[in-house]
Amino acid sequence: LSSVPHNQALFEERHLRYISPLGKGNFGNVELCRYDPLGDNTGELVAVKRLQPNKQSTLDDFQKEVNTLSVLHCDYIVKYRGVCYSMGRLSMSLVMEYLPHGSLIGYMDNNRHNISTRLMLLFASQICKGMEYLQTLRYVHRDLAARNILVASDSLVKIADFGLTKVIPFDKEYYRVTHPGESPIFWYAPESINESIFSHKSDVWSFGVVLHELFSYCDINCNPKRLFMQEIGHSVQGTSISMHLANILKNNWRLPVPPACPPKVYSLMKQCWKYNFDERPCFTTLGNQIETIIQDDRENAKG
Ligand SMILES: CCCn1cc(-c2nc(Nc3ccc(C(=O)NC)cc3)nc3[nH]ccc23)cn1
Repeated sequence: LSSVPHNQALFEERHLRYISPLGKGNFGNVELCRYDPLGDNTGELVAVKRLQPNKQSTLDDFQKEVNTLSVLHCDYIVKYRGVCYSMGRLSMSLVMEYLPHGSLIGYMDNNRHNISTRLMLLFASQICKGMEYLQTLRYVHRDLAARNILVASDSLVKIADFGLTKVIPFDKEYYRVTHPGESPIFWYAPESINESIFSHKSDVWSFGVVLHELFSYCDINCNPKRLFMQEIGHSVQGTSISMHLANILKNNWRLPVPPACPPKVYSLMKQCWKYNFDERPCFTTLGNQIETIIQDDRENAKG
């Protein structure tokens, strides 16, 4: 590793020991490995994302994801560790810190009965801070969803999977994609569904959907896709789903308030889901509003 500049650790394939699967991301699967150059099981556990080259994803896309993650230094974003080349540089893997508690969805499902409103608000404020940091570098995530949030500890979550992340050009306030690919449309803002336009304000819309997932305990029975499809009607198929989705959003239908969700939190979601992107709050404002709700919640608890 000495020959490689510090910020780009090079992991040798032969010392990367596969242990188990961790999950699926954009463009590839993530595995738990132990990097064990001494061969005595004292090496550290790492999460390794293997590029799954298919029609959608190319090595070029993956290289962009690696480059993106390698410049992000934030407590609320999963840490980059380095890369591992195999098949002579024909294929590469992204090496990241291993987060032991896994995805937010699994965590909320398994700990449903001892997760307080306070903890959900703490997680929400951490995701908000991670997004605020991304915005300072002009990155739009484009795939902010509970499935892409990982749990580092009982009081810390991190944003993961930057496969769809793009940099907004300096002379514009949004990014236009040409190849929508398989899009997570139920997390998409109207302008993203209708015109493939992505901005910090479309990430704010998705953040509102993540708030909804959080306060629904990431319950599969009331996840955004299921709730939207109930409203649209399961008979609708294929490309017209996005047209129907765009219509109900235009007619001001929104995801219903989750059971036991505090009214102030639901009103935050509604702000994120303003049809016109310039009426949505920015992540800084959202972060401040969440801190205020936490403060009020703390005072009420004392009172
Ligand atoms: C975000 C979508 C792609 N993705 C990334 C990861 C990932 N997982 C984990 N830890 C993890 C995962 C699952 C479980 C588990 O118990 N499952 C039943 C326990 C620990 N650490 C990670 N560091 C960087 C990425 C990453 C998983 N999927």
